[in-house]
Amino acid sequence: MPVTKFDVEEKYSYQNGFDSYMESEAVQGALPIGHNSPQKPPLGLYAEKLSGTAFTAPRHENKQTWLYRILPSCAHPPFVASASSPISSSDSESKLHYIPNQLRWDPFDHESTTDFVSGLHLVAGAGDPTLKQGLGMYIYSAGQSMPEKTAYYSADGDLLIVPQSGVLDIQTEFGFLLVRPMEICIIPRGIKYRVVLPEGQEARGYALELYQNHFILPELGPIGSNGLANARDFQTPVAAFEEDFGTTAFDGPSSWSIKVKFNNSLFETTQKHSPFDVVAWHGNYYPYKYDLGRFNTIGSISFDHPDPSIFTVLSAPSDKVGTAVADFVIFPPRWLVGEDTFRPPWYHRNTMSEFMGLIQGGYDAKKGGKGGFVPGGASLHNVMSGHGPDVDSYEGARNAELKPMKVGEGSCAFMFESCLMVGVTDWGLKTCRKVQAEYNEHSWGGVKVHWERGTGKKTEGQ
Ligand SMILES: O=C(O)Cc1cc(O)ccc1O
Ligand SMILES: [Fe+2]
Repeated sequence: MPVTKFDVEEKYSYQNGFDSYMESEAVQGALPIGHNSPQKPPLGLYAEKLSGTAFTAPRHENKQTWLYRILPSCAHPPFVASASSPISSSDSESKLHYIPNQLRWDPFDHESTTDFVSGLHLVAGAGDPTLKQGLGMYIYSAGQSMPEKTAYYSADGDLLIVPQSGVLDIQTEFGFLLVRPMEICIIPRGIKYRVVLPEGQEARGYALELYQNHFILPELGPIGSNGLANARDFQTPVAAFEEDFGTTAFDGPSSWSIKVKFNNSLFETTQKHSPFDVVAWHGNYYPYKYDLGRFNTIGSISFDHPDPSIFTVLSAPSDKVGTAVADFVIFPPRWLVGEDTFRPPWYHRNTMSEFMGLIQGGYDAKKGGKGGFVPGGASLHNVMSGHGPDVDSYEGARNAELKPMKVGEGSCAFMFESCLMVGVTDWGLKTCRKVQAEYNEHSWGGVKVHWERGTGKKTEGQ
């Protein structure tokens, strides 16, 4: 059978809402009415359940989707260990080193020969996918589309993708997602996808894999019923399918290579039918995207710099209320009006760990330029590792005239904040060759003493 070609308008249609119960059918009548698994599902489809939580998870946390597809997912030969990828290649590359040092990376290299999967590099992580606890933090750098007739899924967790450069055209079992820099997307555990780079542009960005729970919108507390990321701005694909199969599951005309990441090792199999054969689906477990430009930023209109939790887009809770395994936090353009206030982030040591990246522009607490914090680079301030503005940012803000001021125009930094101590991989520490050896000295070596010794005299430089 020929592979279906997609109409562009239909291909990038979306349904709106966060954690809503949705349904979509690419062919009218493909969704059974009033049943999930009728004796013979409509149009000769197979019904397949995909669960994202235990069957017995409480109703408000329960996540599952019913897929109506041409052939069931189980119809493939056994997986074998895959030889060829940074995430699988060696225990040493993904071994985690727990160190208290502040780390900053120059922009990671664009790679021309990799695709989204072979260009995924684990930089830091915590916990263990086999226990469904913890997370992994990645840089991806892809110069190629994933080859035709290939698909990938991760059994380890939900992947939050933060593109920094290059558009990702993602074909999923649920339909298509076009994700540009300044947008993010989430591909939940188990869902198969293929990443195409339109017009062969290179793509680079950041990703966070969540081994436990799922992302939710943060509580709004006294903010009220709207604000930060609003539920209606999250977008989910509509069903889109290909017809590529034989008369039985194992005798199709083409060979599809399916890769899976399972406990951070890659396995692969070859099947004779397209995995993108879902004609209809209904449920609340699906991939989605969000445009960061729609974030409703809130801040202080009196004094003092608030905690960055006010910039939380999505949060993955731990079992302890208010404590996240991962918060995804952004620093969008905003007005600063605080009176008698040191406006950039204060100096601090946190019980949470903070991995930061920069999608575009600059960041108000760190200078850019060579050796600074620049788009495509990153930093890590681990549990209780002191950090804060570099000397120039501090002196600038200390002496600034406190007029209302817009900061971050054209910029967007972000943070993966976690309650877990994260380890850094050999790839992150050595192989990537981007660690800035002079980070501490350049940032804080020149921090001045302003102490006045109670003499009433001002110190030099004031
Ligand atoms: O370290 C950082 O730059 C991130 C950060 C920003 C902020 O406004 C307050 C605290 C914080 O950790
Ligand atoms: Fe911080």
